[in-house]
Amino acid sequence: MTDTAMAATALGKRFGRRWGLPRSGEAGTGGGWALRDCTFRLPAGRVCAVVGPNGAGKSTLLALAAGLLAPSEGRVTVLGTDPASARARVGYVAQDKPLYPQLTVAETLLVGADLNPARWNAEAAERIVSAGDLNPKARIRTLSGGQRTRVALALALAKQPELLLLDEPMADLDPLARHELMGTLMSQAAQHGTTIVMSSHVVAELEDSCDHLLLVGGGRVRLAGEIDDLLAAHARVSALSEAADLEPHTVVESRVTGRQLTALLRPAGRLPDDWRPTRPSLEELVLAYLRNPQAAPLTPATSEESAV
Ligand SMILES: Nc1ncnc2c1ncn2[C@@H]1O[C@H](COP(=O)(O)OP(=O)(O)OP(=O)(O)O)[C@@H](O)[C@H]1O
Repeated sequence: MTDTAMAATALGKRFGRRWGLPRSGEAGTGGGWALRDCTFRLPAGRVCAVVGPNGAGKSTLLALAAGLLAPSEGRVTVLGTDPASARARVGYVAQDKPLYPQLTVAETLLVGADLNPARWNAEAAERIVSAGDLNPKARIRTLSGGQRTRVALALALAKQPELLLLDEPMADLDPLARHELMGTLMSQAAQHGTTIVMSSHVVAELEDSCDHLLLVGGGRVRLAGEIDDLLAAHARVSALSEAADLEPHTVVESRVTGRQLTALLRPAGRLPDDWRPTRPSLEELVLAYLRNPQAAPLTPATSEESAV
């Protein structure tokens, strides 16, 4: 047992020159790097959101942790070992939810049971499938995108993994299904101490369910840490623009409207009371970093540097 579910050190993934060029205006560290120089540690038993713009490297990071891709540089460990050795203890649901289209729902669950004889929880799988009113005799190819997601999540959860890697699991679910399956995931995490790492674009939904955040942009980790710590490290301020000197604080975003200056910053010391500092919401924090790709990152690595 280790208290670290996942750790990356200077982790990088470069795709071939032909295919690895970033899409314009999106991610890209140049030269085909999908992910570069990522260092972070995710404690066990936490629910971690991986957020970032399209092409940021989220899927690449999850596939590296699942052992489906090999790093080009650096290292990732999961559950205290390398991803290939941890595979039986890890559940992974890829963005496109690959399943065998010719099999029925019931046959798909049987294959899951066959592949994971020691850990399979048939009752959990059936409960998730029947909560979606899926006919066990329906073939996978006849299911909607959201119904396939439900089957993929049933497979991943029934495996009773110690670490669950989910690539945009909620993207094609209706709001009720999203709510119900999010509840199932959270109770799995609470009851069994499962670590969940989940990429998502729906940041507003993550604040209540996630403890930890990784914000990836341009192939690099820009924010990493417990959500409470990250929120506490930032403030939203509002001040008269001529009176406000934002030095020496780290400004993530600032805007002047008339004589009023509003900003989201990382305070370096006490802020004047008349700036009316408030704690940002997770959505405000993430949006500010997404709108400002040049803002200085805040990760355990950068905290250590600034402490030196
Ligand atoms: N198999 C691949 N071959 C070549 N380039 C790839 C491959 N997979 C991803 N990339 C590139 O790596 C970068 C990161 O892609 P990735 O899919 O990890 O991003 P993402 O954050 O998951 O994006 P999205 O939110 O759109 O799903 C992109 O520039 C992408 O074009």
